[in-house]
Amino acid sequence: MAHPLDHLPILRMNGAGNEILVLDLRGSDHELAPHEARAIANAPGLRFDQLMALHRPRRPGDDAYIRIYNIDGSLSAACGNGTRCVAYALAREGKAALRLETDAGLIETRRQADMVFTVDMGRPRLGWREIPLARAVEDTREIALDPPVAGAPARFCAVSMGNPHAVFFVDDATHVDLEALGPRIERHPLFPERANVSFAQMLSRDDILLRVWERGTGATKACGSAACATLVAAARAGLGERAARLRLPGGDLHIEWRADDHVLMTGPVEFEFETRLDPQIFQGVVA
Ligand SMILES: N[C@@H](CCC[C@H](N)C(=O)O)C(=O)O
Repeated sequence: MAHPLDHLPILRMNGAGNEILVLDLRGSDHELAPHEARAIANAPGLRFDQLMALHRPRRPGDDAYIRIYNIDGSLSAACGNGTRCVAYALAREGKAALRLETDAGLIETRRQADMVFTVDMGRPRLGWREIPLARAVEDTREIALDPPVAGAPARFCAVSMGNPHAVFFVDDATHVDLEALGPRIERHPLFPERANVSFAQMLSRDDILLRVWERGTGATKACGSAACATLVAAARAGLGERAARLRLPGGDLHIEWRADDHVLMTGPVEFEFETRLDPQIFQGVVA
């Protein structure tokens, strides 16, 4: 039997090394289920960090509504690198500036150069309920990781960019054991919706080395929303400026926390290939 996703167009891209699929669902009313996202991730050549499902706009004036999936099928309300890839996909249709609806609100993008895009990621959310944390915390700039995780710094800063981030400032981000600490902090009882986990090393006040363990995906070469959260955390903690270069394993992002409270992320995208979903992907796939 035919599946509603059979033969739909899909772009394989990366944003600073973050592996992204852009699935065009604008011609369909189908909403991707978590098990279908996982089936696509298992298809040859289609493994992704995030899948950006592009839907027809639901409000006048918007260009699209996007839903964002991690490799485990879970949904996120924000994905900075994936949003730049969506901006590229729609730039091919002649749109240099976009209004995109996400589950975290309106996101605007602008093309800066052929393969460089800026995303207005909106305002950071800094209250414990918005992040969310499991218990009341007066000052989200410095939170005790309680109960402690062996090998992890004792304190972190929490920021939501539409998705939850825990940022740890360390002296040496390169040698942090991400595979050991990441999953334990991601699922720490302090985070009722789990968390993206960042280890940041201040190289100077406007130059930050960053490694990220992503909720629902694992270690990635770059995470745009984590870069934004880290810049905000550094500025709030008095460690850094409101504009900085964030160095990630897959490339650099430039982040600015503007006076109007919006966080702007600028970075590169790469187009890898375009294909259509093979009907075999969904044969025998069950929820
Ligand atoms: N890679 C993304 C973040 C994707 C979502 C994240 N894993 C979550 O579940 O919150 C980015 O570039 O922001």
